[in-house]
Amino acid sequence: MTNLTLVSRNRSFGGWQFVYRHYSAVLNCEMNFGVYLPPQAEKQPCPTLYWLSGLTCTEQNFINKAGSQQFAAEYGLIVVAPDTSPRGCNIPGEDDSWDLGTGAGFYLNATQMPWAKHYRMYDYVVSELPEVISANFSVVPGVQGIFGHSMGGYGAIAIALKNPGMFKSVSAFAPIVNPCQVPWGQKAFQNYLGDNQSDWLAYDPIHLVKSAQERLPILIDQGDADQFLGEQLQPDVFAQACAEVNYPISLRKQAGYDHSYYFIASFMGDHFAHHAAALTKG
Ligand SMILES: N[C@@H](CCC(=O)N[C@@H](CSC=O)C(=O)NCC(=O)O)C(=O)O
Repeated sequence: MTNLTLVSRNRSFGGWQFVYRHYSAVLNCEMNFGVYLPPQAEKQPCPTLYWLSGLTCTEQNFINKAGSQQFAAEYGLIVVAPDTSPRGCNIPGEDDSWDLGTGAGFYLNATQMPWAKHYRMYDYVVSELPEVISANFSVVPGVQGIFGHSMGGYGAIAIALKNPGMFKSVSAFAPIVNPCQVPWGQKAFQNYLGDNQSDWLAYDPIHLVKSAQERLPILIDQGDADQFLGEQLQPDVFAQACAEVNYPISLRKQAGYDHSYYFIASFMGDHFAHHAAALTKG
């Protein structure tokens, strides 16, 4: 185990839920991540599924609330859940609001001061973390999926669209799929990327899907009682953009569900089935 410090480990569904800490050279700080190893990992390499959490989360929200371990054990998937931002970097204003700075890294590479030295969650998720995982755990090389919630659902979709061939499956719960037009996205992009809105398009799923290089089917679950649906999420706008370019998307509206992990846990099994169909076939 190179360069990883064990924070916690708990037996779960015949496997182990671990939390590790490591120094991230990309983010210039210490980072935690959760990694669940299913029982199958004791005998053979397993595919990997990356989870990206939403605003205000650490690695703990997902591993404690989503109920993922039972499905990871059923399908034999390693599940990796990073933190959502650098922490404790002494950046002015990093803790001033819950939707910018700490807990709100937005899975992009910031170009603006004072964020640019640390806020590079895109490179962390796309490059550094997968290298750490493959160096320390027995993964099937190149067989990985990605999913997430809200800010993390946006991150999963944007990262999959920007990296054709890297993932075999993608899905999201209540993703922020129209970030250039909604307050959460505009605040993050303006602060991290600057005032030039053409620079924002590099992370905009609506823009990215129009030039997508592959047709990886996207599963999205969205609660119709989600308090953020109209103002911050706008999945119908993304579905329309997908329809215009014949991009395969399954947008499921779930009656009565809100934005919480009660919603996420309710459909976690469906998302694992979606990913396992692509990651464990053959
Ligand atoms: N503090 C906010 C609500 C913050 C919130 O709902 N965060 C979501 C993600 S929102 C989009 O990225 C979340 O996952 N929270 C963690 C949890 O365990 O529920 C407010 O007061 O409105």
